[in-house]
Amino acid sequence: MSDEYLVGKIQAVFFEKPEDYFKIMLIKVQETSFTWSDAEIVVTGTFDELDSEQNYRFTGQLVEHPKYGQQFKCSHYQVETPLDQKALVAYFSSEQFPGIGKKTATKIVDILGEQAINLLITQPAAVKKLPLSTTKQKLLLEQVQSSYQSQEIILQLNQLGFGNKIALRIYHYYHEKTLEVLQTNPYQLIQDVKGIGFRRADQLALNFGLASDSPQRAAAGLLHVLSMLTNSTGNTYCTKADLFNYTLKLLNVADQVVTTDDLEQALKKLIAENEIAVDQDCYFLQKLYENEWSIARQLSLIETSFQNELINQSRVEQVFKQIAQNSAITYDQNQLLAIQQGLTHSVLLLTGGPGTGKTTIINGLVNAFATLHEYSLDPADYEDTAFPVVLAAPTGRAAKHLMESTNLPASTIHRLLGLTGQEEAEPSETNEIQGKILIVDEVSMVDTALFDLLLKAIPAGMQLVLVGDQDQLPSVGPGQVFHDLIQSQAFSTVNLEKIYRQDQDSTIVDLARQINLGEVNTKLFQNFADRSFFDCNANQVSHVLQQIVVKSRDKGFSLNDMQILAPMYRGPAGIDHLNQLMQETLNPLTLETKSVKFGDVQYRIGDKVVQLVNDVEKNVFNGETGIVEGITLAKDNPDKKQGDVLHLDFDGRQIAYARADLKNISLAYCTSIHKAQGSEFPLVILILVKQHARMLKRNLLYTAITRAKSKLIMLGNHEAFEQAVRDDSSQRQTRLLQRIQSTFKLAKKPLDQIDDHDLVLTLNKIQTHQIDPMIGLDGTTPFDFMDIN
Ligand SMILES: Nc1ncnc2c1ncn2[C@@H]1O[C@H](COP(=O)(O)OP(=O)(O)OP(=O)(O)O)[C@@H](O)[C@H]1O
Repeated sequence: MSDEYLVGKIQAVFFEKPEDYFKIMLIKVQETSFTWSDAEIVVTGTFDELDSEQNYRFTGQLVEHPKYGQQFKCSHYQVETPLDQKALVAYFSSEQFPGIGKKTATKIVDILGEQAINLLITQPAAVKKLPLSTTKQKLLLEQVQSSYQSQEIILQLNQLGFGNKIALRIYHYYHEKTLEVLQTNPYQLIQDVKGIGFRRADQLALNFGLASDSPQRAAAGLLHVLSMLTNSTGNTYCTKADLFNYTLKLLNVADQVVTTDDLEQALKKLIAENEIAVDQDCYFLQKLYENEWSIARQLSLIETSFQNELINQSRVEQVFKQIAQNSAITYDQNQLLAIQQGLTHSVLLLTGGPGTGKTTIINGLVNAFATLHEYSLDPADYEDTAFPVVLAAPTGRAAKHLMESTNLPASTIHRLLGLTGQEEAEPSETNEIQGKILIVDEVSMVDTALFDLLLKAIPAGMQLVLVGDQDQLPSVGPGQVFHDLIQSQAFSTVNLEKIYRQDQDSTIVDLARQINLGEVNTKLFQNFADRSFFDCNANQVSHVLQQIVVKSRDKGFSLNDMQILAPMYRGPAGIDHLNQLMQETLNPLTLETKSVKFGDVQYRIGDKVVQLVNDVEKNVFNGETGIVEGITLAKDNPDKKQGDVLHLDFDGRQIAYARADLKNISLAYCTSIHKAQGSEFPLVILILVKQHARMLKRNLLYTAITRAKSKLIMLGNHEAFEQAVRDDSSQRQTRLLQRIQSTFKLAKKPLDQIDDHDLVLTLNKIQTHQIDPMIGLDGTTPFDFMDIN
């Protein structure tokens, strides 16, 4: 059957499924190749964002829908090119071309003729004939090209299997060079276009007939493996043996086409092109390598730019005594030390387990800092100037906790830096932070890349206090920044050890301490008033868990009060299965239940959900949990573009999630331990079974149980819990410690004691990355120390 077409404008979008671009639209008919007597027609298919002002030509078939009658099923579409003089004038004077009125549009058509559009695409220089400013000429060309030239290329990308969204991204990156890049080096797409991974690019390359042992393929394989390894292990580098082994496995699926020699050649080139950095047997993605050096350098700059001599030491003593005397709390020695060091040092690292007083000390320090410098702590006094105390945390929940416990403004690190968390590429610069002291809580969750960005945003002279629990899980992204900073011994560090708990009967903190010491004994499995253990295997977990949650609910624990935690997603004791089970148990489907299906999940009113990414616009951040309070189905929604809408409650904030937003949430009856970092719950139910073996590490167990504020229920195998207590092998491989040590060693040495070897070694590492090596050595150049001949 040959294709039919119709031309028309969009009247309404009845339904859309943004995840695969599917739309059902009502089109006002202008012209058809088939018999059609109505003024409108329903068109279905996959479409990108369409312009309601624009005429489109839809190509496809007229089909009979069993329920809705005749519809047009569109296979491809394009902007309808205006061909006669009148239509062309209307086109050039439309809203698409701001600043061009009817008069100018007529001139354009007079000069370029009825082939104006074609001419502008095929011979862009023709634009110079027009009596327009260069800016307007440029705008006109861009608009015409993006409307017409792009269609042709996008159509070809569609035929290669790319969805419209990715096809548009590819086109917007390469423009008219798109097809050339695809044919000569499709691997380039991996780096340039978000959403294209090695497998997709490799498939394209093979389709275009590129050799399996081509240098581009070897290079792309190495970069892919290095990125996968660092992201999956959390290490910032890997060894050459690992890099080569995994890359050979990736590239030689069927035959042994790629050799170690090929990889050696490709690696050499990647190092020369600054894609991979090497230090002894450590191979880094260039970005991470630079992040580590940059962190060391920024910290050194913070240290050297801090003018300690401006702090009046006797006044510090005075304030200090005043704070100690007037406080409702009698601070212990370590706590007092933390406040004192926070006042007088450029950088303070404050670590401690749950209940050791970290929040208390943040409060004490903020007050002491304000008293010492005579700052008001009323934000209303700072209409024209920046508030001196900047509080931040990596998650929304931790930021909220900070705000509530200090009664001062606090934000996520992303918001502080003006990031959305969904940037296409990692930004190299951000907003500069304004203020006098920056206090960051839950620092163990901050990864190498984000920490580097944060430090780059700190102005000279600002003091920095980093607060966290060094025994918790490290960040999701590569690195273990807080751990490395503490290990470096380059900064003033206070470890709060004494536990203060209002509830004297709590045994959870004792348990955390026991786990941290690696003690495995029967106490782990004993039952106490605030914790209990249920011995069961993976297949028994569902049954036991159902009983526990029902009892807990009957005892008054709300969905927000109790949180089930597990380390992995798959299997009978995995997060996915437990979420389904808990939904059936705690929020079963009834005849009246409204629900919205998205992927494998049928969301219902009353469900507990978790946000999966940072969304600055909605002010909801990765890891925040909410409850579905209402549902507006698409058929009842006057705004057809939104489709179904879920109304979520995040701790008292009501936020609407249209269909397009649902990819950013999932059920949250059970979440991963990583997702729960930075949050605490009255009741934690923790599941560890032997099948989770790969994940069972001490810091994972420690992080999980310290999420419990008052009650802890553990279920699973004894062996699984014991393995977790014993396995302290979770240390990540990074070079941040060495970077800090060598940078600081150089900065602190008196000039006459710096030997060439030291300097050359450090400079070699730093110089290549435009990092100023003259930390603390103002007025001198590296060459002053080098005997260059
Ligand atoms: N020196 C002290 N004397 C008496 N009580 C204290 C002292 N320090 C802290 N506390 C109390 O101990 C409890 C826990 O303190 P805080 O919340 O500051 O600890 P934290 O380390 O931030 O804990 P978490 O990580 O669990 O939030 C609070 O009720 C606090 O008032």
